[in-house]
Amino acid sequence: AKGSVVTTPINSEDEAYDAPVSIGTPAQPFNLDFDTGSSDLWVFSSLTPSNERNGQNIYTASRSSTAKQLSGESWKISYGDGSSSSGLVYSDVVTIGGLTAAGQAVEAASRVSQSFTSESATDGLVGLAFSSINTVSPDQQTTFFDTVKPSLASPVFTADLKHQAPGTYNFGFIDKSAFTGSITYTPVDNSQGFWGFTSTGFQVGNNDFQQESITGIADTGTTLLLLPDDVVNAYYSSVNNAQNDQSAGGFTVPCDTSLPDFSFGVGNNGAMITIPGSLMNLGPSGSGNSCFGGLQSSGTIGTNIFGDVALKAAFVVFDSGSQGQPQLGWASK
Ligand SMILES: CC1CCN(C(=N)N)CC1
Ligand SMILES: CC1CCN(C(=N)N)CC1
Repeated sequence: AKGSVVTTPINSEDEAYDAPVSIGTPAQPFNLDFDTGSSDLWVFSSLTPSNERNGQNIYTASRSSTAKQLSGESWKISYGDGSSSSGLVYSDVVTIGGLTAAGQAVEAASRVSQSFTSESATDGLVGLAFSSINTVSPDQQTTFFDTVKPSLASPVFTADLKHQAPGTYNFGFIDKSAFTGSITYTPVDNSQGFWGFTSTGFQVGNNDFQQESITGIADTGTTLLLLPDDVVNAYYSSVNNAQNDQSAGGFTVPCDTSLPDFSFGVGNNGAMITIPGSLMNLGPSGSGNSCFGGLQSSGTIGTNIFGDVALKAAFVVFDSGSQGQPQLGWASK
């Protein structure tokens, strides 16, 4: 089996990307944030207090003839940005891009934090990291990808995110028309439950390539590219009037400045993914006439994060083991 679904930026800063998902019988429609940095599929629901909702679609299990509550099971998750949600668990039919997962764990929110409430465009998340970090307790559940994997032509999914335009998540196949050149694969370390890999280094504009092992995760659920301070300082020291503005929350640049490209190395064949300078400006910072940089410090997170700013420049293959061990494939487009 194969699946293909269109994913769309939720706002003019490409802060996150939603895709349509159907749950239940008859189908209940949702717009969910596909997140390769977490492993819970959760939705706003009839259990979510009305004062925590803001127009989101809600899942009502009692209206689905195929819904079954997983008795005694619950979930609770918190994200890198301090947001969180929790609730009860059902199994139900979930369809994404023509691909149906029967008996998928659907995590119904009985509470959500403020940043979810205020994000009216997003009805919840589809976690696409490894099932080893799914939060359902006492019986951990599988992600949508793991649930449908046995039916897939190949145990892979791909992410093709775009700047201010619809992109695509495909399941079970690689669309050769979606990228240029060849795909460079690199091993994944999934010991922490993420799509972890090590980049071989970086390049600012047309300067020399800086060889430096940068270990991080490929994360569609994070907006920014979050890298070590030495990399971030090397980039912004090449930009006139860039400044690390704590009131803006990080590095800002003059909005009218053309920015250098930023490239990062993948694999052991010298391949690089190049983020055009234009994608390194995320728009007004909210402080002065400065604009917020797409590259920021990974600081104290504990991992580097190749988020949407990086992924937008690539066609990315999340391969859970078509050749044995999990691997990430990177191609330009
Ligand atoms: C390491 C963190 C990365 C951001 N997260 C995420 N996309 N769900 C949370 C985990
Ligand atoms: C990975 C998730 C981080 C938290 N999010 C949020 N606050 N709206 C959504 C994505």
